[in-house]
Amino acid sequence: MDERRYGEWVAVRVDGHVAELLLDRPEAMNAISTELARGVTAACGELAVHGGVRAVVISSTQARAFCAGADLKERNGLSDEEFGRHRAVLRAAFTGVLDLPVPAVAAVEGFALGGGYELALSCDLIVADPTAVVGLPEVTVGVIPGGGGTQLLPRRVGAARAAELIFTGRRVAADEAHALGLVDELTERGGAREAALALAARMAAHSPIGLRAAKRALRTGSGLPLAAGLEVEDAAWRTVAFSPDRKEGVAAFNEKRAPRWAKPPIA
Ligand SMILES: CCCCCCCCCCCCC[C@H](O)CC(=O)SCCNC(=O)CCNC(=O)[C@H](O)C(C)(C)COP(=O)(O)OP(=O)(O)OC[C@H]1O[C@@H](n2cnc3c(N)ncnc32)[C@H](O)[C@@H]1OP(=O)(O)O
Repeated sequence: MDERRYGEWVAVRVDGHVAELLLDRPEAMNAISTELARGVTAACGELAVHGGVRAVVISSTQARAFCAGADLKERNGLSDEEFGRHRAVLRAAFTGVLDLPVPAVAAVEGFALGGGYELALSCDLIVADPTAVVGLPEVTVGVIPGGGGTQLLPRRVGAARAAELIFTGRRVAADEAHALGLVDELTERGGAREAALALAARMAAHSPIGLRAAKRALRTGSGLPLAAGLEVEDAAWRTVAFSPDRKEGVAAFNEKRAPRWAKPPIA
């Protein structure tokens, strides 16, 4: 396993075909400062073109919080002009997570609030333990969910539930979060990171070209009218159907062995 740091607050560990992006600013509950955002952007940029990585887990190095959202201390002293520049830096980070070309899983223990929950929403799946507390409290601090929450949350749980959570800014404990679909899996206490890594490893055992194409189809087709969505699927299907992976997958099945996938072409 190799580990690399991206600035002071972000690290990436790659173990086989699974990469773990660790938020490592425990003293501020991984609050998203300009510096932490720059680290996330740089890490996601490298993971996006790392041909050996087939799934990513985003986790925290401490159990009290996955991420407590935007850094309210740093923001407190920013001019409007500085705040605009700050947002551009954070936008690159959130977009970097959202646009990871492989399956991404958030491992949430403790607080995931505001931009912290929006980072988790930018992943494909969210695995939480019973200490998880999620929510979008932005209206309580004079802003709105600006990390994609007003768009990602309704797509996950529906417009009415998203409205209730955004307008009330309330925190949701793990059991209710799981029942509402705010998180996808609930583990035993302290088990979210291990479960997320195990889930990522299961996915990463499969066709790297197929995983990337399936994510493109899921993301690009989301919200489209069915006919247009099916065209998106067809285009994604073609990138796999005539690839080495399909040939290897069929051969492995017939030879009753595990597939030996090649590195995918990096777009
Ligand atoms: C997907 C593509 C989208 C494309 C567009 C993307 C654009 C991206 C730009 C937007 C980025 C997201 C913006 C987001 O929507 C806005 C926000 O996130 S606003 C902030 C929301 N978060 C909160 O309101 C939570 C604030 N924190 C708390 O309520 C509490 O700290 C807590 C988490 C409930 C924990 O409480 P306690 O257990 O009592 O612990 P403490 O409060 O003592 O905290 C410990 C320590 O951490 C510091 N800290 C905690 N949270 C923050 C924070 N958000 N910012 C800065 N520092 C924080 C706290 O001050 C303590 O430090 P100490 O004072 O002891 O030094």
